[in-house]
Amino acid sequence: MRVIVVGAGVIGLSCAVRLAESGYDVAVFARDLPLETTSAVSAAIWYPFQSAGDRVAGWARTTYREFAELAESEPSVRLRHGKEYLLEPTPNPVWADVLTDLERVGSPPPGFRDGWSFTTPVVEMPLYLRYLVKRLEAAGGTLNRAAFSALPNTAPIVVNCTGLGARLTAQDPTVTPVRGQVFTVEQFGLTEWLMADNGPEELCYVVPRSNDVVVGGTSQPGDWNLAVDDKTAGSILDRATALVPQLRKAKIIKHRVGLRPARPSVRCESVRTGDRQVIHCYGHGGSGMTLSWGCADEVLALVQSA
Ligand SMILES: Cc1cc2nc3c(=O)[nH]c(=O)nc-3n(C[C@H](O)[C@H](O)[C@H](O)COP(=O)(O)OP(=O)(O)OC[C@H]3O[C@@H](n4cnc5c(N)ncnc54)[C@H](O)[C@@H]3O)c2cc1C
Repeated sequence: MRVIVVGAGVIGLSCAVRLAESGYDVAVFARDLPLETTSAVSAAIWYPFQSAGDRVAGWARTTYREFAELAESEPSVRLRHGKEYLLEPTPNPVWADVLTDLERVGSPPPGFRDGWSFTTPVVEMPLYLRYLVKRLEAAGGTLNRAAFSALPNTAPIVVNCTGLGARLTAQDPTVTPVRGQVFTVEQFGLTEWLMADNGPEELCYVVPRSNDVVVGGTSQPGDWNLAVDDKTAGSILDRATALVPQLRKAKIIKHRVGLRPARPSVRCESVRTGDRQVIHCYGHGGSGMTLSWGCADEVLALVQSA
C-alpha cells in the first residue's frame, strides 16, 4: 500500500524508514530537504525537553533503546557520558528509569545546588539524516522536494510530519516556534557532554561530536527570527565558558538558528479525512530526536490499523 509522508526532518524520515522497512510503498515529500530542516540544527542529545503529553516518557524510552542498539553499528550515533547541573534540588524525572548509570553529582559548581550524570545517545544530525535517507531508499522509499498548502490526497494514507509547518498543513495554531541559537566549534578533545540549567530562556549545553562541538543555546518562545544574533552568541559563549574554560580558545566554525515546533502536547493520532486517513505526528518541541523512534513505532501501528 502506498503511503505519503510529508516532512523530511527527523520525525518524517524515522516514520518513513519504519514504514518502508515494514513493506509499505513510501514516498516522502518536503519543502526543505533533510539538511535544511530544524532537525539538522539539533544538538542532538537524547533528553526529553519541552515536549508534553502522557506518552512522551514511553516514546523516549523506546527511542533510547533503539539508539543504544544503533550506536553499535552506526557511526553518527554514540553513547556519551556527561553531566547536567541544576539550580535547585530536583527529583529524578519519570524517564530516568531507562538510564542504567544515573548518579547524583557530589559537588556541583558554584551557583548550582544539584546535578546528575548519565550516559545517553548523542546523534550527529547532518550525518544521521543522510543515513536515514539511505535506509529509506534501500527499502524502496523515495524523497522529493514539494511544498504543500494542504496535505496531498494522492494516496490512501498520508503521514503529516511537518513540524512547525502544521500551522498550515493541519491548520493548527497551537504549534508555535521556540527559537534556539547555537554554534559549533572545532573539536578540542572533549568527550563528555555538559548541560546546565540557566533559567527559562537561556540554556547552556556543550555537546561533543566527532569533528566539532555544539554549544548552545536559547529557548525563546514565539520568536520566528532565523537570523543569527551576535549578542546572543556572545552570551552563549560566556555561559558555556564558565563551565568549560577550554571553549574560550576554541575556533568557532558556524552559527545556526532553528525553530523548535512546540505544542501543548505532541500530536500523534489518526484522523479520517474524506476517503483518506491522515496520521498526524508533529509538535515535538525540543525532543524530536529523543522521541523519534517511539513515535515512528506508533505511526506504523496507526498505519497498520488504518
Ligand atoms: C537549537 C536546537 C537544539 C535542539 N536540540 C535537541 C536535542 O538535543 N535533542 C532533541 O531531541 N531535540 C532537539 N531539538 C529539537 C528538534 O530539533 C526538533 O524537535 C525536531 O527537529 C523536530 O523534527 P520534525 O521532523 O518534527 O521537524 P523539522 O525538522 O522542522 O522538519 C519538518 C519538515 O516538514 C517540512 N514541511 C513543513 N511544512 C511543509 C509544507 N507545507 N509542505 C511540505 N513540507 C513541509 C519541512 O520542510 C521539513 O522537511 C533542538 C532544536 C533546536 C532548534
